Amino acid sequence: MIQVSDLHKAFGSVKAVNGVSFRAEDGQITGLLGPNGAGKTTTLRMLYTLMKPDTGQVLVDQLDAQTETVAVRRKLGVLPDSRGLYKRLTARENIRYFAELQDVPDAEARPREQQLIEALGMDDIADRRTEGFSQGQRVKTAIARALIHNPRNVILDEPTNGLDVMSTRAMRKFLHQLKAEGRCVLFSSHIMQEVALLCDRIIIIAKGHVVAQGTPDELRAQTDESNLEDAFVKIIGTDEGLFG
Ligand SMILES: Nc1ncnc2c1ncn2[C@@H]1O[C@H](COP(=O)(O)OP(=O)(O)OP(=O)(O)O)[C@@H](O)[C@H]1O
Repeated sequence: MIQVSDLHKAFGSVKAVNGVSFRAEDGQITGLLGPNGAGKTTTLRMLYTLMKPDTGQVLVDQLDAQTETVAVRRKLGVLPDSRGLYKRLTARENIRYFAELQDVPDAEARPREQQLIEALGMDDIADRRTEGFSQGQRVKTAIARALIHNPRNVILDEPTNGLDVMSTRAMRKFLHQLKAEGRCVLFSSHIMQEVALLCDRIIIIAKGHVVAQGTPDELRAQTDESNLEDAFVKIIGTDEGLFG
């Protein structure tokens, strides 16, 4: 479970994240939805300990990300916004390298590696060097690598960005599988339909603030709109940047 309390982060005069609080529960998919520049990536970077908040607290399975950083990293699988693969290594070697970094014994890592390769439909690319991989192939490799240590909590920054329809569908199915395994899945998107389709809970963020949060039904009720798309537009006050 991930709990975020009153996070703040400024870059000079830009208040990227300005008092963000929410919870992402185990066995649920939580979506962080907001237009470009809303503060999603900055929020996620603070959650996965890449960036220190100016103020506020992040707890991952009750561990404080600022004081128990290494333990928190072990509990997280992260797809960062820059996918950052080692291009001279094959997809499988990228995955194995992360298994080593996470101290996963070979006897555990090998079957898990195979499971992930199958679940993500990567058989045909597993033994190719990642240099020249398409967007979708890079995302799949980066996700497999992020999950090799079997983390309870999974954070994905715009996981379907740049994916075609088939790959997007496969990604949705994969996220549902992670949820069914009882994991806490938190992902960001600026695509309203994406979040509406996938999420149990939605956190809507705009200009560094959480402007609404709840289940799709709760958001509809809060805005008195029967259609989720209309509810989103009402909450954010504009539809700019919200549709894929
Ligand atoms: N390292 C940085 N230095 C300066 N400004 C930054 C930095 N990182 C983010 N910002 C600014 O903070 C704000 C929030 O950016 P962030 O990347 O978190 O938004 P986002 O919701 O992820 O947007 P997108 O959907 O476009 O990726 C933006 O105004 C951005 O320009």
